[in-house]
Amino acid sequence: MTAPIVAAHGIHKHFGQVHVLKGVDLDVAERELVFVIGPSGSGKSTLLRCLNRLEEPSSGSITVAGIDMLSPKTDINHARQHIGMVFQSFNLYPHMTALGNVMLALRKVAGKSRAEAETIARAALERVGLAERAHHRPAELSGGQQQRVAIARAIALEPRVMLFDEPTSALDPELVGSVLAVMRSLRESGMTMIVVSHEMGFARAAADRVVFMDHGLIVEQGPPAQIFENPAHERTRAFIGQIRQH
Ligand SMILES: Nc1ncnc2c1ncn2[C@@H]1O[C@H](COP(=O)(O)OP(=O)(O)OP(=O)(O)O)[C@@H](O)[C@H]1O
Repeated sequence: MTAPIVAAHGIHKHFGQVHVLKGVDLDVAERELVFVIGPSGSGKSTLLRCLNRLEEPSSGSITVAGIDMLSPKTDINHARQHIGMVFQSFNLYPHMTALGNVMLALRKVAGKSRAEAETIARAALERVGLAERAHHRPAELSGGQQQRVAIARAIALEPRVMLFDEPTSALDPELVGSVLAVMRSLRESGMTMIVVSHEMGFARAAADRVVFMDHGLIVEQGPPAQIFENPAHERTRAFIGQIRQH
C-alpha cells in the first residue's frame, strides 16, 4: 500500500469501565472503499467516531490525510473538513431547506461567502440528484432524499475521506437504492470511503475490502468474496450466516 490516507494504529477506547475498542489497527489507501461489518456493540460506530474525533480514543494514533488527529496542536474543526461523515439519522436542520442545510456547513465550517456557498451547495445537490429539491425542507423530502442532502452537505466540503455509519438502516427498503446509487457514484469518482453497513449486495459490488469486527477487535479482513463466501473465522461465519437470514 502506498502511504495510507487513513492510518489508525493501536486504538483503544474505554467508556468508563467498558473497554469498547481493544487495539484496532486500520490503514486505508486513497480511493479504497472499506466496508466494516460486525455484531451490534462490536465497536464499529465508535471506531468511525474516533477517526474524526467525535470520540476521543483512550490511546493510539490516528492520521487522516497527513493530519495527526490526536495532536493537541491540530485544529480539529479544520481537520474535520477532510473527513465527511454521514450518520444513520440524517441530522438536518428541520427549519432550513436542503440548500440552506448544505450552505450552512460551507459558511460555518469552510468560511465561504453566501454567494460562493450557494454555488457550491447547488452543485453538491446536483451531484446527489436533488437539484430540483433545493428549496424543500427535510419534512418535504423522503428519507432517501434527506440522506442524499446529508451526503451533499458532506461532499460540498470536498473531503478526502467519507465515513458512513449505517447510512441506509433508517430508510424504507424502497429508498435504500437511491442512497446506494449516490454512494456508488462517489466511489466511482475515486472517493476514499469507510462504510459501516450490512448492505452485502453493495459491499460485494463496490467494496475493495471487508473488515469484520467483534468485541472491539478486527477479527478478519479481506476482499468481499473471501469474507462473505469463505471466512476463516468461526465468528465471521456465524455473523455472515445471521445477516444472510435478514
Ligand atoms: N457514549 C457512550 N457511552 C457509553 N458507552 C458507549 C457509548 N457509545 C458506545 N458505547 C458502548 O460501546 C459499545 C460499542 O458501541 P458501538 O455503537 O460502537 O457498536 P456498533 O458495533 O456500532 O453497534 P451497532 O451495530 O448496534 O451500531 C456498546 O457496548 C455501546 O453500548
